[in-house]
Amino acid sequence: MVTRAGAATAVAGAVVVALLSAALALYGPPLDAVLERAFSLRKAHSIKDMENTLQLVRNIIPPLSSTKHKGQDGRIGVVGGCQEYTGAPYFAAISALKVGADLSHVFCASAAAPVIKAYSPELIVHPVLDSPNAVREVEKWLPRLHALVVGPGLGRDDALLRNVQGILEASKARDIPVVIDADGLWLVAQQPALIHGYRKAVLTPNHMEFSRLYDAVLRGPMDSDDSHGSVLRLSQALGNVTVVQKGERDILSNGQQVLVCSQEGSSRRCGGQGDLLSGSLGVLVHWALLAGPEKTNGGISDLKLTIWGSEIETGVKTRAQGSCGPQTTTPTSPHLLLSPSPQVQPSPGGRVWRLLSHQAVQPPSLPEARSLHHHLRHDRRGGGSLQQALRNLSPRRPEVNRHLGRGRACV
Ligand SMILES: NC(=O)C1=CN([C@@H]2O[C@H](COP(=O)(O)OP(=O)(O)OC[C@H]3O[C@@H](n4cnc5c(N)ncnc54)[C@H](OP(=O)(O)O)[C@@H]3O)[C@@H](O)[C@H]2O)[C@@H](O)CC1
Ligand SMILES: Nc1ncnc2c1ncn2[C@@H]1O[C@H](COP(=O)(O)OP(=O)(O)OP(=O)(O)O)[C@@H](O)[C@H]1O
Ligand SMILES: [Mg+2]
Repeated sequence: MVTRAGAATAVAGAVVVALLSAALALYGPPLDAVLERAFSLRKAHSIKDMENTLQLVRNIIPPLSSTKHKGQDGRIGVVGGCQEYTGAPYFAAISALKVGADLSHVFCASAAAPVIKAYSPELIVHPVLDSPNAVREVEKWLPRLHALVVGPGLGRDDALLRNVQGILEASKARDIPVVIDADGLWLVAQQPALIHGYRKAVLTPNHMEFSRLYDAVLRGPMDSDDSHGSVLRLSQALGNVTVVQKGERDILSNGQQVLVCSQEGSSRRCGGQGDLLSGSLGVLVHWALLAGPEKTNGGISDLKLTIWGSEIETGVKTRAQGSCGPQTTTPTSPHLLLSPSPQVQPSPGGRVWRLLSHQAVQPPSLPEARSLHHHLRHDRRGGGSLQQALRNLSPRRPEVNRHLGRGRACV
């Protein structure tokens, strides 16, 4: 059971809250108000928008069933955690569980292990990252993992970074999707070849990490007047890996297309919000790849669009191309951001719902979140039991309602 304090800090529930609030909005007018208040949207999304959007997300959420066994719906590994930083790997790993993974592992330095273990019994913590056989120790687990999140709280110790380099090599050899964040990006800036062309890599730099990476890879400062082009160019220079530049507007590119998410999130700028994102993304990337294009009307990009919630900018003015126009290319290989499938035309300027809200709100405790998540997965028709589940929850957790109403962070 996640302690109250743990739940308070582990605001990964924001993703569950975001998913549920969107779902709630589909189930009847009284809930619109909750949604509108909760996410302080400049304009309430049309129910239709969200229905389409949410349906795409629902399509990738693996249905709960009594025939499944433990771990089948997601086993995520977080590589990070050192003497200084123990919170970041915790935030990332607990986010993966709250979004819906079955198991969450943390591979960290020995000094960080007892601390992270103390945060939550839910996490399987391996104190191996600073051991001489670190790569072999982690490699033993790779066949059991569906995705890795590399970097939260990693720090910049050379020996650790060398071990992580070996872990990334071993993960690529097994075609495991990797989300690379924080000091994992420090490593990539030192050795871009490490992930060059690996289409199952998603990089999630913040403002600072992006400019460092851009400088290291493109040998020069980024053009702050052309943020879309900068993200596109960095992705192309890294062999079309998916790059997500986090910021007031999240800008995503796979080197062919640029997506922008300007949906309002939490106005707090506290430590850990990027960690929540990377952990959540670890699960969702696995589910998206598992679901495949047939579950997302033919294009994973629609799904990425959905998961991330963004509007497609139909053209990107870049120096290289000197033009602005729809970037429609036939996807050459399965990678995370496919161009929109022909039958699903992007609605220029049409905003789709960001389900990965960064609202740090007091989430329900883990079991409660799980049961709510259960309803989301099961409740494909009416929201009755989902609403009931939420109502059951809120009297015990008035703060959930309050924060839903205010969309405020409480970290
Ligand atoms: N509880 C834990 O264990 C946590 C651990 N964490 C771990 O910490 C490690 C380092 O991560 P990080 O993000 O603190 O360092 P980094 O990104 O190099 O920034 C350094 C400097 O860049 C600047 N700067 C940053 N953003 C900016 C912006 N938007 N716009 C402009 N400037 C900006 C800013 O400089 P300043 O404001 O001081 O001028 C900042 O001081 C990493 O492993 C991570 O996982 C964190 O996840 C948090 C929770
Ligand atoms: N200036 C901003 N205004 C609004 N939202 C922002 C802003 N900056 C970042 N965000 C949102 O917060 C999320 C986390 O971004 P942030 O820059 O805090 O990551 P980070 O620095 O890696 O966090 P962490 O402290 O976990 O390492 C982003 O996905 C983005 O949507
Ligand atoms: Mg970060």
